[in-house]
Amino acid sequence: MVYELHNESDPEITNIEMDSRKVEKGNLFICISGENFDGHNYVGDVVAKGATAIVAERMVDTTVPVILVSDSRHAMAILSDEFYDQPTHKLQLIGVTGTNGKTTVTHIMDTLFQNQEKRTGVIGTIEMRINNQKYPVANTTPEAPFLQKSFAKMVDEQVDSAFMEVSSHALEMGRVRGCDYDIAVFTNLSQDHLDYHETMEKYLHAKGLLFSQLGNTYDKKKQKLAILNADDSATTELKKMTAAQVMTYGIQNVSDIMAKDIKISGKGTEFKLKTLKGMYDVKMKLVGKFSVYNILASFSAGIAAGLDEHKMVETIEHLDGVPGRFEVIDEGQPFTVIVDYAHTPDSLENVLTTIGEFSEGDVQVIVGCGGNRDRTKRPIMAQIAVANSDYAIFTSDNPRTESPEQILADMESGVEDQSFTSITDRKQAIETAIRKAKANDIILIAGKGHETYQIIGDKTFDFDDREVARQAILQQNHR
Ligand SMILES: CC(=O)N[C@H]1[C@@H](OP(=O)(O)OP(=O)(O)OC[C@H]2O[C@@H](n3ccc(=O)[nH]c3=O)[C@H](O)[C@@H]2O)O[C@H](CO)[C@@H](O)[C@@H]1O[C@H](C)C(=O)N[C@@H](C)C(=O)N[C@H](CCC(=O)O)C(=O)O
Ligand SMILES: Nc1ncnc2c1ncn2[C@@H]1O[C@H](COP(=O)(O)OP(=O)(O)OP(=O)(O)O)[C@@H](O)[C@H]1O
Ligand SMILES: N[C@H](CCC[C@H](N)C(=O)O)C(=O)O
Ligand SMILES: [Mg+2]
Repeated sequence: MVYELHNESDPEITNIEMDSRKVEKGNLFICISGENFDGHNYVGDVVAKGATAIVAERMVDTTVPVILVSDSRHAMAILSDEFYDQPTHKLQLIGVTGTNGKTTVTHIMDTLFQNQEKRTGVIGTIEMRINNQKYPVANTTPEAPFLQKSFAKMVDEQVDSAFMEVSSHALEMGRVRGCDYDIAVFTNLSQDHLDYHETMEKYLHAKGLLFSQLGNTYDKKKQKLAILNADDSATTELKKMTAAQVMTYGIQNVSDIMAKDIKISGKGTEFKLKTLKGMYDVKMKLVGKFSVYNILASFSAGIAAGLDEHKMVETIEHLDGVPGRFEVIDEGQPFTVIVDYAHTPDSLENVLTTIGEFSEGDVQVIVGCGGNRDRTKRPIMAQIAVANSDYAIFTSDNPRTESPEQILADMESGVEDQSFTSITDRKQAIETAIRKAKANDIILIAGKGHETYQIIGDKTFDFDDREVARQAILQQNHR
């Protein structure tokens, strides 16, 4: 990478930091010019705190060494990878991208690999885990300094395989540049994040970067592999973008790993799993066709990594769900309450269709849409909620700095009939649905899943759909 060095000297660097608020003595500070802040404005502050060198895109007034580059984020990814001695070359790295299912697939893989004596690491929406020890993360796919530091920790802790969610934002911003993926998995593509990517073509292009970054190697022992969903139309494009070998999975289209004869009930799913080696009868607690896709993606990665197929099938039979994904809240009440992280049109439709396949009573859905995110998905999600339920309550998700009422108005604009009500306060919305519920009804509380907070304005409040639902059930004595 081309750079220009000013104030030359050779200071010791203790860490790489991009946020002035976190700088400590001896750090290399990287100035990022973002949408809300410009890191170049904090150089005085960080040098006063002990930063010993600066990476910047324009000259800044300081006496410590300054490395001028044309793209700070690009430089940050390369420097982070080098600083931690290229940790991803020392473990098997599996990246998962797609609109829905990344968290679920990485968690399923983690269990499959651990049950075959592998030491594992996971990085994604819920947390980072290294051999089951949990650490908080700020983003689904963290920025390069945190990411590479985490991989270095995994290497220190003798992790064999790491599974990471790779978001389209991260790919577009180059957060994962330098990551040496062995396997890249694609779940699916449907509408989300058009506030950031603008069009579905650009969104697909961002996802495709994972597969072009996968590259190829002529070293047979290190063969790179793209695992693609044969039933998703984006796969045709992704195949063209990668030089790696391709393995496919699917239910409809002919693929390497297939599921057939799927039977879905409220208690779980049964299907036949066909691999190149054999056919297995699978019975699992996970519900819905989308869960079968998640199993196929995870199973394919297990095969690619040389796991035993019979043992994987056994593990799948005992798999519990992922927190906040189709999580059933059972306080002994005579109706079913499900908390799910569906926050895109496609995931909401999938979950509601799945519920529709086994519901005996009425289906109520409580749903909102996040603020400072894709506005165009709001009317679509509202329409899907109404079309696939007996009654819908629109409420706030994380409104962030947008007006909650405006978000609700955006949702309402997608619906013509009146089988919904809007209740801004999420707790009140959940309590209302639970009060209305009759025996055998199903209530779906969608959008926030595992989240234990709600962001309103610039404040974060404690809020957990699962707890709020539990309390509402107990208070209303529905037992
Ligand atoms: C669109 C997006 O992803 N933006 C991210 C991006 O923002 P940005 O480039 O505009 O940066 P900025 O906030 O203006 O700050 C610029 C620089 O000034 C620095 N700064 C800022 C303030 C200060 O006092 N001192 C200081 O040094 C910041 O650390 C940064 O280096 O870089 C920031 C620093 O890391 C992120 O906080 C911010 O994430 C925002 C908050 C966000 O909400 N991102 C979401 C959409 C996201 O990334 N989501 C994906 C997952 C989505 C999915 O799974 O579907 C994710 O991977 O999590
Ligand atoms: N394969 C799938 N296809 C469609 N919908 C799915 C699939 N898997 C899960 N879902 C739905 O999407 C929701 C989110 O699942 P998950 O958290 O695994 O996705 P994600 O891709 O990690 O999301 P995020 O982009 O927020 O990180 C689930 O609660 C479920 O409703
Ligand atoms: N990774 C997604 C999560 C959305 C979750 C939803 N609860 C919201 O806050 O919009 C995003 O950052 O868009
Ligand atoms: Mg996720």
